Amino acid sequence: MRWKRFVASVLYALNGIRLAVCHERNMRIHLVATVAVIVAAAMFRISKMEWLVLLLTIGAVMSLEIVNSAIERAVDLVTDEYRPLAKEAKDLAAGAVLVFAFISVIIGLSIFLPYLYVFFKNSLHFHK
Ligand SMILES: Nc1ncnc2c1ncn2[C@@H]1O[C@H](COP(=O)(O)OP(=O)(O)OP(=O)(O)O)[C@@H](O)[C@H]1O
Repeated sequence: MRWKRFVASVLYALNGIRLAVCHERNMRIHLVATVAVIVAAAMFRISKMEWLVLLLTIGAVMSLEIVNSAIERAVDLVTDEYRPLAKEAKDLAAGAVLVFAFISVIIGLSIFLPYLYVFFKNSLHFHK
């Protein structure tokens, strides 16, 4: 049945997320950073548009990390010997994650720096 195949494919995808969280150190780092960013966003009451940009960024970083892990496994499946093409495939995939991680830092700073500025300015006024 069609819906059974759909449910099975969702379960396989969830297993992929579980694998990434359980076996990939970088994925766990992303998760911790995500929790910190969501707590900060809720504290500062960022705007709806900022939430959307933030969620898009978080989703993109995590998705890229999962694809990177998939490429690493596919390469390891093909060879466990040193191969220049294997190195290129893994380095390219890691490069894709790094590009977006760098962009996400810029996005995070652009969203949070103005709030941090106001927060510290107000707390300085409060202590005067
Ligand atoms: N079969 C291979 N042939 C050539 N170079 C490889 C091969 N496997 C890995 N490498 C090189 O070693 C690096 C580290 O590979 P590894 O498989 O440990 O993944 P990783 O980048 O450390 O990922 P993670 O930290 O998420 O496990 C790769 O980025 C690549 O440059």
